[in-house]
Amino acid sequence: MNAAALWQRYQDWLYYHDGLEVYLDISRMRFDDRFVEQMQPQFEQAFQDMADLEGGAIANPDEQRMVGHYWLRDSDLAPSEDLKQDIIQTIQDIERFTRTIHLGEIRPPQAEKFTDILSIGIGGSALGPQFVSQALAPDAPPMAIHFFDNTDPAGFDRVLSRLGDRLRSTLVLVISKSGGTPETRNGMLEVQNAYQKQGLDFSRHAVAITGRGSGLDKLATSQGWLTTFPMHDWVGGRTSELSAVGLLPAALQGIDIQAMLSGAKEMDVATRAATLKGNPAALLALAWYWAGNGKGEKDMVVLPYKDSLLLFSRYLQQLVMESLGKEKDLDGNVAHQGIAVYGNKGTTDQHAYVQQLREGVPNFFLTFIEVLHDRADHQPSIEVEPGVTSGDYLSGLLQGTRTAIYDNDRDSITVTIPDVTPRHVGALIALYERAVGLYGFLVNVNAYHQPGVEAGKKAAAVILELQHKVVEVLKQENSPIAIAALAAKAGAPDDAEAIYKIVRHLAANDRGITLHGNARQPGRLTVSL
Ligand SMILES: O=P(O)(O)OC[C@H]1O[C@H](O)[C@H](O)[C@@H](O)[C@@H]1O
Repeated sequence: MNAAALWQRYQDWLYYHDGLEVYLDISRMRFDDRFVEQMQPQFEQAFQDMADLEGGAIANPDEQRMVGHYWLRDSDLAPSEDLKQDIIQTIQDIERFTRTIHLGEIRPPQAEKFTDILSIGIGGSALGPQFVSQALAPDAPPMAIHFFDNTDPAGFDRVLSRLGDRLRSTLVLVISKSGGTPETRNGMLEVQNAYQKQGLDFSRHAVAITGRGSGLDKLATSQGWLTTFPMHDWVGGRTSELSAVGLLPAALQGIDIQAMLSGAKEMDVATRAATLKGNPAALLALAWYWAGNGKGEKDMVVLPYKDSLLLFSRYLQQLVMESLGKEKDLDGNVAHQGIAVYGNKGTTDQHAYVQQLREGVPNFFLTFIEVLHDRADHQPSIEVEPGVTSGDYLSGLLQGTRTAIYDNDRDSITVTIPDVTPRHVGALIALYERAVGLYGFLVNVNAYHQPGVEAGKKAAAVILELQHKVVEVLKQENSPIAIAALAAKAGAPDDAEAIYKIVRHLAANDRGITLHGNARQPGRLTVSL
């Protein structure tokens, strides 16, 4: 296609949202009109399915749940008055609680005010708050946020040591929809222990965000925590940023949550349109389908050219991959669906792996996220060369990369927003939530469950059970025992490798276990307690 034809294609396919001033350009995806025509009936069905979902249908059949994250920003859409009031009430409670914390009306027993937030959660209970904090937290926030998002003891120690004495003025948010995620439980127990060691009353610092009636909910009530905010069963973890999960940490950091909600609501209106060209989420889904042949054959590389959007790709990784990465389709047929997502930010990544994108294996499509205003405060920039600013470089390098990869037969999408504001971050979240939902309908998968995650959790539980058995066996032994014999005595003769790794880990952590022999020959090691 020559330059004039490409320019025309750009204009033909450009989507622009007047109110939000958001552009979506899919002109550099090489689909043709025939493809669009072919997809039309599938889109009509997907629009209908999406309308049913918003109307309260059981859109997550495995878990027999409604899927209602769209109601969070427009409670009038909630399928019952009770749900509507619940949504309104929760937002009011978040705002009221935030005010009382900021004013010091609710204060820690041993400090004037809460100064810091420690957010404990994982997956959907961490990624949204992390992304939003990086994107939107003011330079001098009323409270600084820290995260536990793993069960890594060294990670816990690092955060706790950075907090140091400020633990006494830290508000701890324990976030878990199920209220039973081990990593989050472990983080909570570790931090409780840290409070105890400093002679502080953890319950006067703790807030739970969790499903009503969950184990965490009960614990918070029984221990008299400051308060609890609900996580509704009709909101999935990866679409929970605009529920209490994301709104409470954001509000506490001084981020305008009403603007986030209204940006998402505006985008929801746009992505509800039942016409392909008038619906930016449908255009994204169309482009993804084209790129990967409806089977995820190409990876989605997400490159925001803005430091504050660094965590967007990480956030999208869960939203897209946990939603779409499914073994079976909704009819029970093996489908192995999904789209792999990765990326960090431009131009930084141009000096890392863009070499491969330009010239190497063509197994991806790019999504550029462009921000029109160079500086958040819209202040003028100095010239780094005559007539050129550093922002001109950022913009030029984005355009240059887009052209260079296109010229080498690599496709790209460009999303352009005017600024990284709460309203636009809300809109971006809503845009991708809807695109994932529509794409899920197009490829006929349940985008709202995650059965595959359970397998890893079950396997981990088996290892911990094996650890108990191994330690019991070792307690009975008077002399060092070979790994194979240990496995047999533990009733797990086929698990020698797992047992070797268990005892090696216990030995490394001074848990009373000693390994004898040559580390190069694990099969010949003996173990004693
Ligand atoms: O919020 P929680 O119940 O603790 O869940 C946290 C995360 O854990 C899981 O294993 C799921 O795969 C995620 O979708 C979820 O966001």
